[in-house]
Amino acid sequence: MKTLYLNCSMGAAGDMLTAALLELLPDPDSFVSKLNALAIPEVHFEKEKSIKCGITGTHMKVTVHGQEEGEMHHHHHHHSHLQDIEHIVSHLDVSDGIWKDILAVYQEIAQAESKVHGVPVTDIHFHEVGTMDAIADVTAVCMLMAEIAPDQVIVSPVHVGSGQVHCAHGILPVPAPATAYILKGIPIYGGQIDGELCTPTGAALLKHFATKFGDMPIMNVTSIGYGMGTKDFEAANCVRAFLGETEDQTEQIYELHCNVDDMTGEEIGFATEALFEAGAVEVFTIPVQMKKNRPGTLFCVLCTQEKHDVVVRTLFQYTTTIGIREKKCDRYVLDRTIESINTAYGQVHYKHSSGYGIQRDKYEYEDLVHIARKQGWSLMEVIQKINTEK
Ligand SMILES: O=C([S-])c1cc(C(=O)S)c[n+]([C@@H]2O[C@H](COP(=O)(O)O)[C@@H](O)[C@H]2O)c1
Ligand code: NI
Repeated sequence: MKTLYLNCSMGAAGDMLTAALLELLPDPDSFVSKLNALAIPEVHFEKEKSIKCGITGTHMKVTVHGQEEGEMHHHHHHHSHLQDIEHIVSHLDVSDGIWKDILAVYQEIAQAESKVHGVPVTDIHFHEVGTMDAIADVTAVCMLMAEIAPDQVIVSPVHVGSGQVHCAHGILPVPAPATAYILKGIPIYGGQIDGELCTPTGAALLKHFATKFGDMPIMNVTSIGYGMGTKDFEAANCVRAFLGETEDQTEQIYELHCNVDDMTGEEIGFATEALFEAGAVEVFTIPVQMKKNRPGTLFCVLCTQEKHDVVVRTLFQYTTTIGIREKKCDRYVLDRTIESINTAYGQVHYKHSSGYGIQRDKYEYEDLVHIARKQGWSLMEVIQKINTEK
C-alpha cells in the first residue's frame, strides 16, 4: 500500500508541508511552475534550498506583492471571511477533488476560529490564516496530495511547542487556541522548545489528510522530503516526509461451510446464535436444494485462527452435519477505531474506518436507536440532526 508518513517532531506549518511533499516529486521545479500557473492573485511560489543543523532541504518561499510571510504580518492584515476565501478558491483552475480539499481544510480552521472567538462560522474573520500566502500554502498542499495520491497518510504525534506567540489577536499561548482546538483528539505534546511549532494551517492540513496518527509503520521507503520552516531552533526545524510501500493490511480468516437438510428453523436459529457466542466473525445461512430434491440450508461461518477450533466444535455440536468444508482466505481490512462525539441528544459513538485511500465514519446503530426511541424520530432523522449540529 502506498504510504505517506509525516514526521512532525518539529510541528507543521503550511509552507513546511508544501516543501516536504515537493521534495518527494521526481520533478519539483515543474510542479512549482504548475503552482505559479494557477495565478493565485499576487502570489508567487519559489522553492529555495535551506540548510538547518547541516541538513539540506527545501524552503517554500511564498511572496505576496513581492513580500514574504512575516515581513507583512502586523503591518497590513487581510480580514477575510470564509466566503472571501471560497470566492478566491472558486476561481482556481483545480480539480473538483482538490477544490473540496481546500474548502474542507478552511472549514476546519473556520470551525476552530468560531469556537475560540465565540462567533458563528459565517461571522469569523481570518487574520493571518486568511491571507493570500496561507491560501497559497493550503492550495499547494492539496495539489501535492492529489499528485502523490497515497493510499494512507500516517502522521506522528505532533510537537506543538510552548510559550507564547504574537499574532493579529495579540499575544496568545502556544499552541495557539485555534491550533489547540483543531488538534483535539490527536496526539500532541508541548516539549521544551519555546515557540510555535504547529500553526492553525499546519494543524488543519494534518487533520484533514491524516488517515491515522502514530509511529512510523514498517515500510520500504522510496523517497524522503525535508520541508524547512523559517525559524531556527536547536533541532532542525523541518517536517520530514517519507513515501513508500507498507504491507497490505490482510488478515487470515477461515470460511467454514456445511449443508444440512434435516434441521428445523428453530434449530438453525439456535445454532447461529451459538456460533456467534463461540466467537464467529459472521454467520449466515443460504437456502439450497440438496440431493433427493430436499430443501436444505448452507451454513457459512467466518472465524479467525484464534477461534477456529471452538467454532468447528460448535458447528458440529449445534447442527446435524457430519462434515465441514474449510477455506483459509486473505481478508483485506480497513483500520477501524471507535470514537465518540457529544451531541445535544447524548454521546454518540461512531466507527472510523480508514486505509486504501478511503476514510469513512458510521454512527453506532445502538446509539442512534436510543436517541430515535427517546425523541420519537426515525433513524434518518437522528443522523440528520447529529450532522447539522457538527
Ligand atoms: O488568523 C487567525 S484568525 C489566527 C487565529 C489564531 C488563533 O489561535 S485564534 C492564531 N493565529 C496565528 O497566526 C499565525 C498563522 O499561521 P498559519 O501558518 O496558520 O498561517 C500563527 O502564528 C497562528 O498562531 C491566527
Ligand atoms: Ni483567531
